[in-house]
Amino acid sequence: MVVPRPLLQPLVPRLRRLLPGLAMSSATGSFSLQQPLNYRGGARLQPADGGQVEEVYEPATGRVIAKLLCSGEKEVDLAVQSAKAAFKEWSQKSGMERCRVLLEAARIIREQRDEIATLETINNGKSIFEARVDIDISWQCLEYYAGLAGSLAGEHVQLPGGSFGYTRREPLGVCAGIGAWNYPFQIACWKAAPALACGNAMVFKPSPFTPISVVRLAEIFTQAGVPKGLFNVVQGGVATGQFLCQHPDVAKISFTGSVPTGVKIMEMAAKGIKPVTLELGGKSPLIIFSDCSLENAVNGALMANFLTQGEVCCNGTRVFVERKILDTFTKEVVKRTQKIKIGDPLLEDTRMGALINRPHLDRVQNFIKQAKEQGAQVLCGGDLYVPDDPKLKNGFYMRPCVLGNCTDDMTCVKEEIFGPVMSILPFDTEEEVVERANNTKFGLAGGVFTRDIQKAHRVVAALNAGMCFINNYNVSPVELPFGGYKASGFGRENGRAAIEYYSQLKTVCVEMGDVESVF
Ligand SMILES: NC(=O)C1=CN([C@@H]2O[C@H](COP(=O)(O)OP(=O)(O)OC[C@H]3O[C@@H](n4cnc5c(N)ncnc54)[C@H](O)[C@@H]3O)[C@@H](O)[C@H]2O)C=CC1
Ligand SMILES: C[N+](C)(C)CCCC(=O)O
Repeated sequence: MVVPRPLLQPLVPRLRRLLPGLAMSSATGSFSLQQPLNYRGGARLQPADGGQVEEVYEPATGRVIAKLLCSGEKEVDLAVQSAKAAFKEWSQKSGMERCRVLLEAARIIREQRDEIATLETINNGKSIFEARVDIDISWQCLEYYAGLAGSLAGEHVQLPGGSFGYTRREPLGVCAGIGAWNYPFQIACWKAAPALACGNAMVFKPSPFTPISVVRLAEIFTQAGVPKGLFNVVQGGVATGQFLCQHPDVAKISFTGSVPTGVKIMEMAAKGIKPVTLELGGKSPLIIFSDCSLENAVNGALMANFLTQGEVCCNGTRVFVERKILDTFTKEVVKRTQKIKIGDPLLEDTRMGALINRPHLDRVQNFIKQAKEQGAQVLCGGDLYVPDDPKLKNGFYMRPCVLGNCTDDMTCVKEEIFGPVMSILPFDTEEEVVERANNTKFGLAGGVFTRDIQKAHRVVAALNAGMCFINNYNVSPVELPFGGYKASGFGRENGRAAIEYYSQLKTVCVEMGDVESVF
């Protein structure tokens, strides 16, 4: 497979301008990064302490593209102090002043869309096609909260005798953002945009697997005019994350990641009485009724399972299909899945790139092995994929997999796989499918395909899930709140709802008469 040079070449000089001093081009297999990955006080720098080294990979080739220095307690403290100082200035600005800066950040992201998407693809392994969509959602998120910043307000309440009260919506202070590796730039924007719009500062820790693009976001914020130190990046894994959560000057933690880590975050937050937002895992149901548009339902099932190599928390991986259309639906889904173009994620026509790393690929492979042992039938894919291009030979590829003959008690149906694996489950009645769909510890998302509007609304109303789709799946307008029920977490990102989670309400009670003391 040959990289079409004309397609990629125009990006190279612009990427060099963005990341000066790098020996890089944007072609797969050629990127490397020597620059520091921490960001504090408005500049990239090496951490003041810590220093444990992690290798950062390009999933498409399996190459090491950067070395990550993990931040220690001192560096985390410096980042928090830097944020605290910037908070003093930022929190005093009016909503409209914050709006202008956030709009400028959105504009810069839009301008640099292709470069940022390229960085995301190189570090995450997802196709450039998808990465561009992620970057679009990211700047839209900033625009959306920029728009809200100017209208954040409290209320005025009249009390007896001319007295009155009013409420003020105030920021929390320094917020910690901790991200997963599947949507590195987008996750950072989903947290930073509402946080900054409300007047907070942020210290963000990305996943050590995908540390690169969020530093670009930090640079863009500075360029757009946020006070230096308002948005800082600390790099590292578990220990760095713990220092951040336990820091006494961190007022709130917003976390995206796995359920077990979510539990630990909540424990740490409990000790400091800190509010948390938890965006955790899922095993969401997608219900296909026989009266659906089959073509839309098949498209929906692919959207629900195979974006970002299936590494999506809200994926509808339990696909319940009404028995009447099971065979037709399955045949079509398998046919379409087999046609998904896998390979070099920087090629324009690639639709599935590489999984995040070797251990994760092995984990997904093990789920498929176990599914077979438990009686599921591999209808397509599931095996490793080795691209023809020699430079991609050590990449972490697999073919997207559809499992038939599944039952609700199988591990592949119960546990989050976080890979391109769809399980198909037949059902007969609405009542039965709703009960089975809800029979999970998770509750992130759910979907239904039907032409019967009453049934569609009845079913989503009965689903125990925070984000439900009717006749589509995995679209993410930033205007709509996103978040889970049950073990999938709580708090909301996006939409007006997120404002609640990045601000606090102060009530001011004003006496216009004399004090009538009871003493
Ligand atoms: N609901 C949502 O919006 C999303 C949920 N996820 C979930 O995330 C998981 C995959 O992401 P991973 O990065 O593997 O999750 P993870 O839980 O291992 O790590 C997430 C982040 O937490 C940090 N971390 C790990 N242990 C920590 C600790 N004790 N204290 C503080 N920070 C700590 C990691 O370094 C990373 O930045 C999946 O389960 C997936 O469902 C992923 C994306 C979106
Ligand atoms: C953008 N979307 C809806 C496909 C996924 C967002 C949640 C995640 O970070 O996994």
